[in-house]
Amino acid sequence: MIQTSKLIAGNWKMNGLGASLAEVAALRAALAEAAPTCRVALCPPATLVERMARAAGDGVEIGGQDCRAETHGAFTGDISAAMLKDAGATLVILGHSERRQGHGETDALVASKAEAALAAGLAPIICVGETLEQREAGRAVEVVRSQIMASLPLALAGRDFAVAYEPVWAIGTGLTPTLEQIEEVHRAVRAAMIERLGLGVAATPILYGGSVKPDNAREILAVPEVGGALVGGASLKAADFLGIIRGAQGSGRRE
Ligand SMILES: O=C(CO)COP(=O)(O)O
Repeated sequence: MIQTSKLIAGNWKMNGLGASLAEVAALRAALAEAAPTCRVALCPPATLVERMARAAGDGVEIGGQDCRAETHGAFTGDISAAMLKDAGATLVILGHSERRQGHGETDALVASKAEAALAAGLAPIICVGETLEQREAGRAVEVVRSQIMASLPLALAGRDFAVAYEPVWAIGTGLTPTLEQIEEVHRAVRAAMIERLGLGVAATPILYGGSVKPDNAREILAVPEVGGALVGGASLKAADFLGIIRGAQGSGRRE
Protein backbone atom coordinates (compact mmCIF):
# COMPACT_ATOMS: atom_id res chain seq x y z
CA MET A 1 0.00 0.00 0.00
CA ILE A 2 1.20 3.50 0.64
CA GLN A 3 4.85 3.47 1.61
CA THR A 4 6.29 5.86 4.13
CA SER A 5 9.79 4.37 4.43
CA LYS A 6 12.33 5.00 1.71
CA LEU A 7 12.85 2.47 -1.09
CA ILE A 8 16.40 1.76 -2.20
CA ALA A 9 16.31 -0.30 -5.39
CA GLY A 10 19.26 -1.62 -7.38
CA ASN A 11 18.99 -1.97 -11.15
CA TRP A 12 21.64 -4.45 -12.26
CA LYS A 13 20.78 -3.89 -15.96
CA MET A 14 22.55 -6.59 -18.07
CA ASN A 15 25.17 -7.28 -15.40
CA GLY A 16 25.63 -9.67 -12.54
CA LEU A 17 26.73 -12.91 -14.14
CA GLY A 18 29.10 -14.84 -11.91
CA ALA A 19 29.47 -12.94 -8.68
CA SER A 20 25.76 -12.29 -8.26
CA LEU A 21 24.77 -14.79 -5.60
CA ALA A 22 27.82 -14.06 -3.47
CA GLU A 23 26.92 -10.36 -3.57
CA VAL A 24 23.34 -11.13 -2.60
CA ALA A 25 24.48 -13.36 0.27
CA ALA A 26 26.83 -10.62 1.50
CA LEU A 27 24.07 -8.05 1.24
CA ARG A 28 21.60 -10.26 3.04
CA ALA A 29 24.01 -10.89 5.93
CA ALA A 30 24.91 -7.22 6.25
CA LEU A 31 21.27 -6.13 6.12
CA ALA A 32 20.35 -8.65 8.80
CA GLU A 33 22.92 -6.94 11.01
CA ALA A 34 22.11 -3.35 10.00
CA ALA A 35 18.31 -3.84 10.27
CA PRO A 36 17.58 -0.93 7.91
CA THR A 37 14.36 0.98 8.27
CA CYS A 38 14.10 1.39 4.49
CA ARG A 39 12.77 -1.03 1.91
CA VAL A 40 15.55 -2.67 -0.14
CA ALA A 41 15.19 -4.22 -3.61
CA LEU A 42 17.42 -5.62 -6.33
CA CYS A 43 16.38 -5.98 -9.97
CA PRO A 44 18.68 -8.45 -11.74
CA PRO A 45 18.40 -9.79 -15.30
CA ALA A 46 15.37 -12.07 -15.68
CA THR A 47 17.44 -15.26 -15.63
CA LEU A 48 18.63 -14.46 -12.11
CA VAL A 49 15.28 -13.47 -10.58
CA GLU A 50 14.37 -16.91 -9.27
CA ARG A 51 17.81 -17.73 -7.85
CA MET A 52 18.14 -14.31 -6.27
CA ALA A 53 14.65 -14.42 -4.79
CA ARG A 54 15.69 -17.65 -3.06
CA ALA A 55 19.07 -16.25 -1.95
CA ALA A 56 17.73 -12.90 -0.79
CA GLY A 57 15.36 -14.00 1.96
CA ASP A 58 12.90 -11.58 3.50
CA GLY A 59 15.08 -8.50 3.79
CA VAL A 60 15.60 -7.87 0.07
CA GLU A 61 12.82 -7.72 -2.50
CA ILE A 62 13.60 -8.91 -6.02
CA GLY A 63 12.25 -7.24 -9.14
CA GLY A 64 12.33 -7.52 -12.91
CA GLN A 65 13.63 -4.82 -15.25
CA ASP A 66 10.77 -4.92 -17.77
CA CYS A 67 7.75 -7.00 -18.70
CA ARG A 68 5.44 -7.40 -21.64
CA ALA A 69 1.97 -5.80 -21.46
CA GLU A 70 0.27 -9.00 -22.68
CA THR A 71 -0.18 -11.94 -20.34
CA HIS A 72 1.06 -14.64 -22.78
CA GLY A 73 1.34 -15.49 -26.44
CA ALA A 74 3.57 -15.40 -29.50
CA PHE A 75 6.09 -12.78 -28.30
CA THR A 76 9.50 -14.34 -28.82
CA GLY A 77 12.06 -13.19 -26.30
CA ASP A 78 9.62 -11.37 -24.02
CA ILE A 79 8.53 -12.11 -20.48
CA SER A 80 5.20 -11.49 -18.78
CA ALA A 81 4.57 -9.90 -15.40
CA ALA A 82 3.03 -13.15 -14.14
CA MET A 83 6.25 -15.00 -15.10
CA LEU A 84 8.30 -12.56 -13.03
CA LYS A 85 5.88 -12.96 -10.15
CA ASP A 86 6.06 -16.74 -10.46
CA ALA A 87 9.87 -16.54 -10.31
CA GLY A 88 9.67 -14.67 -7.00
CA ALA A 89 9.66 -11.01 -8.05
CA THR A 90 7.55 -8.51 -6.13
CA LEU A 91 8.24 -5.47 -8.30
CA VAL A 92 9.27 -4.48 -11.81
CA ILE A 93 11.06 -1.47 -13.32
CA LEU A 94 9.12 -0.06 -16.28
CA GLY A 95 9.90 2.64 -18.84
CA HIS A 96 13.59 2.94 -18.03
CA SER A 97 15.20 5.42 -20.43
CA GLU A 98 17.36 2.59 -21.82
CA ARG A 99 14.13 0.91 -22.91
CA ARG A 100 12.39 4.11 -23.99
CA GLN A 101 15.41 4.99 -26.15
CA GLY A 102 16.77 1.57 -27.14
CA HIS A 103 13.43 -0.19 -27.66
CA GLY A 104 11.21 2.70 -28.70
CA GLU A 105 8.92 2.40 -25.68
CA THR A 106 6.25 5.09 -25.57
CA ASP A 107 4.41 6.49 -22.54
CA ALA A 108 1.29 4.59 -23.63
CA LEU A 109 3.18 1.30 -23.77
CA VAL A 110 4.70 1.94 -20.34
CA ALA A 111 1.21 2.59 -18.97
CA SER A 112 -0.12 -0.68 -20.37
CA LYS A 113 2.87 -2.55 -18.94
CA ALA A 114 2.12 -0.99 -15.55
CA GLU A 115 -1.46 -2.24 -15.75
CA ALA A 116 -0.15 -5.72 -16.54
CA ALA A 117 2.25 -5.57 -13.60
CA LEU A 118 -0.55 -4.56 -11.22
CA ALA A 119 -2.78 -7.33 -12.53
CA ALA A 120 -0.01 -9.85 -11.81
CA GLY A 121 0.54 -8.50 -8.29
CA LEU A 122 3.82 -6.69 -8.97
CA ALA A 123 4.58 -3.15 -7.80
CA PRO A 124 5.74 -1.09 -10.80
CA ILE A 125 8.64 1.37 -10.56
CA ILE A 126 7.88 3.74 -13.43
CA CYS A 127 10.85 5.74 -14.74
CA VAL A 128 10.77 9.25 -16.19
CA GLY A 129 13.49 11.76 -16.97
CA GLU A 130 14.68 14.37 -19.42
CA THR A 131 17.58 14.22 -21.87
CA LEU A 132 20.46 16.68 -21.70
CA GLU A 133 19.07 18.53 -24.70
CA GLN A 134 15.69 18.91 -22.99
CA ARG A 135 17.34 20.06 -19.74
CA GLU A 136 19.44 22.63 -21.61
CA ALA A 137 16.33 23.90 -23.37
CA GLY A 138 14.74 24.52 -19.94
CA ARG A 139 12.15 21.79 -20.54
CA ALA A 140 13.00 19.28 -17.78
CA VAL A 141 9.87 19.86 -15.67
CA GLU A 142 7.56 19.99 -18.68
CA VAL A 143 8.97 16.75 -20.15
CA VAL A 144 8.77 14.86 -16.89
CA ARG A 145 5.26 16.12 -16.21
CA SER A 146 4.05 14.94 -19.58
CA GLN A 147 5.69 11.52 -19.06
CA ILE A 148 3.92 11.20 -15.70
CA MET A 149 0.52 12.13 -17.11
CA ALA A 150 0.78 9.58 -19.94
CA SER A 151 2.82 6.73 -18.35
CA LEU A 152 0.84 6.31 -15.12
CA PRO A 153 -2.38 4.35 -15.64
CA LEU A 154 -5.35 5.31 -13.44
CA ALA A 155 -5.28 1.75 -12.07
CA LEU A 156 -2.27 2.79 -9.95
CA ALA A 157 -4.51 4.72 -7.53
CA GLY A 158 -4.39 3.00 -4.14
CA ARG A 159 -1.75 0.49 -5.23
CA ASP A 160 1.87 -0.13 -4.24
CA PHE A 161 4.12 1.55 -6.81
CA ALA A 162 6.92 4.08 -7.16
CA VAL A 163 8.05 6.65 -9.69
CA ALA A 164 11.76 7.05 -10.43
CA TYR A 165 13.09 10.38 -11.69
CA GLU A 166 16.20 9.55 -13.70
CA PRO A 167 17.66 12.39 -15.77
CA VAL A 168 19.06 10.57 -18.82
CA TRP A 169 22.26 12.63 -18.74
CA ALA A 170 22.99 11.57 -15.15
CA ILE A 171 22.78 7.81 -15.82
CA GLY A 172 26.18 6.15 -15.73
CA THR A 173 27.98 9.46 -16.25
CA GLY A 174 29.00 10.44 -12.72
CA LEU A 175 27.04 13.68 -13.24
CA THR A 176 24.14 14.55 -10.95
CA PRO A 177 21.73 17.49 -10.90
CA THR A 178 22.13 19.97 -8.05
CA LEU A 179 20.07 19.25 -4.96
CA GLU A 180 17.88 22.24 -5.91
CA GLN A 181 17.28 20.78 -9.38
CA ILE A 182 16.38 17.40 -7.87
CA GLU A 183 13.94 19.07 -5.48
CA GLU A 184 12.36 21.13 -8.25
CA VAL A 185 11.69 18.10 -10.44
CA HIS A 186 10.55 15.89 -7.57
CA ARG A 187 8.03 18.53 -6.49
CA ALA A 188 6.77 18.71 -10.07
CA VAL A 189 6.54 14.91 -10.22
CA ARG A 190 4.50 14.87 -6.99
CA ALA A 191 2.15 17.55 -8.30
CA ALA A 192 1.64 15.68 -11.58
CA MET A 193 1.07 12.38 -9.76
CA ILE A 194 -1.59 13.98 -7.57
CA GLU A 195 -3.19 15.65 -10.58
CA ARG A 196 -3.33 12.30 -12.33
CA LEU A 197 -4.19 9.94 -9.45
CA GLY A 198 -5.47 12.05 -6.58
CA LEU A 199 -4.27 12.78 -3.06
CA GLY A 200 -3.90 9.07 -2.30
CA VAL A 201 -0.45 9.23 -3.91
CA ALA A 202 0.79 12.01 -1.63
CA ALA A 203 3.19 9.58 0.10
CA THR A 204 4.02 7.22 -2.78
CA PRO A 205 7.83 7.12 -3.10
CA ILE A 206 9.51 9.16 -5.80
CA LEU A 207 13.00 7.72 -6.26
CA TYR A 208 15.95 9.62 -7.64
CA GLY A 209 18.23 7.72 -10.05
CA GLY A 210 21.42 8.67 -11.91
CA SER A 211 24.97 8.29 -10.53
CA VAL A 212 23.86 7.67 -6.94
CA LYS A 213 26.93 6.53 -4.96
CA PRO A 214 27.68 5.97 -1.28
CA ASP A 215 29.27 9.42 -1.07
CA ASN A 216 26.31 11.41 -2.45
CA ALA A 217 23.42 9.22 -1.28
CA ARG A 218 22.84 10.84 2.10
CA GLU A 219 22.46 14.37 0.77
CA ILE A 220 20.31 13.32 -2.17
CA LEU A 221 18.06 11.18 0.04
CA ALA A 222 17.56 14.12 2.41
CA VAL A 223 16.10 16.32 -0.34
CA PRO A 224 12.38 16.98 0.22
CA GLU A 225 10.20 14.63 -1.87
CA VAL A 226 13.06 12.16 -2.51
CA GLY A 227 11.58 8.89 -1.28
CA GLY A 228 14.45 6.61 -2.22
CA ALA A 229 16.96 5.81 -4.94
CA LEU A 230 17.17 3.71 -8.09
CA VAL A 231 20.81 2.71 -8.29
CA GLY A 232 22.64 1.29 -11.30
CA GLY A 233 26.40 0.73 -11.16
CA ALA A 234 26.74 1.13 -7.40
CA SER A 235 24.18 -1.63 -6.74
CA LEU A 236 26.45 -4.30 -8.21
CA LYS A 237 28.78 -4.43 -5.20
CA ALA A 238 27.17 -5.22 -1.85
CA ALA A 239 29.52 -2.84 -0.01
CA ASP A 240 28.60 0.15 -2.21
CA PHE A 241 24.90 -0.65 -2.15
CA LEU A 242 25.04 -0.92 1.64
CA GLY A 243 26.71 2.46 1.80
CA ILE A 244 23.72 3.91 -0.05
CA ILE A 245 21.26 2.08 2.21
CA ARG A 246 23.06 3.58 5.20
CA GLY A 247 22.59 6.97 3.59
CA ALA A 248 18.85 6.38 3.72
CA GLN A 249 18.89 5.80 7.46
CA GLY A 250 17.72 8.95 9.15
CA SER A 251 18.46 11.00 6.04
CA GLY A 252 15.95 13.63 6.99
CA ARG A 253 12.30 14.42 6.72
CA ARG A 254 10.07 13.98 3.72
CA GLU A 255 7.50 16.52 2.78
O1 LIG B 1 19.85 3.90 -14.68
C1 LIG B 1 20.05 3.90 -13.48
C2 LIG B 1 19.21 3.11 -12.56
O2 LIG B 1 18.06 2.64 -13.20
C3 LIG B 1 21.16 4.69 -12.88
O3 LIG B 1 22.35 4.11 -13.27
P1 LIG B 1 23.72 4.61 -12.55
O4 LIG B 1 23.46 4.56 -11.06
O5 LIG B 1 24.75 3.61 -12.99
O6 LIG B 1 23.97 6.00 -13.03
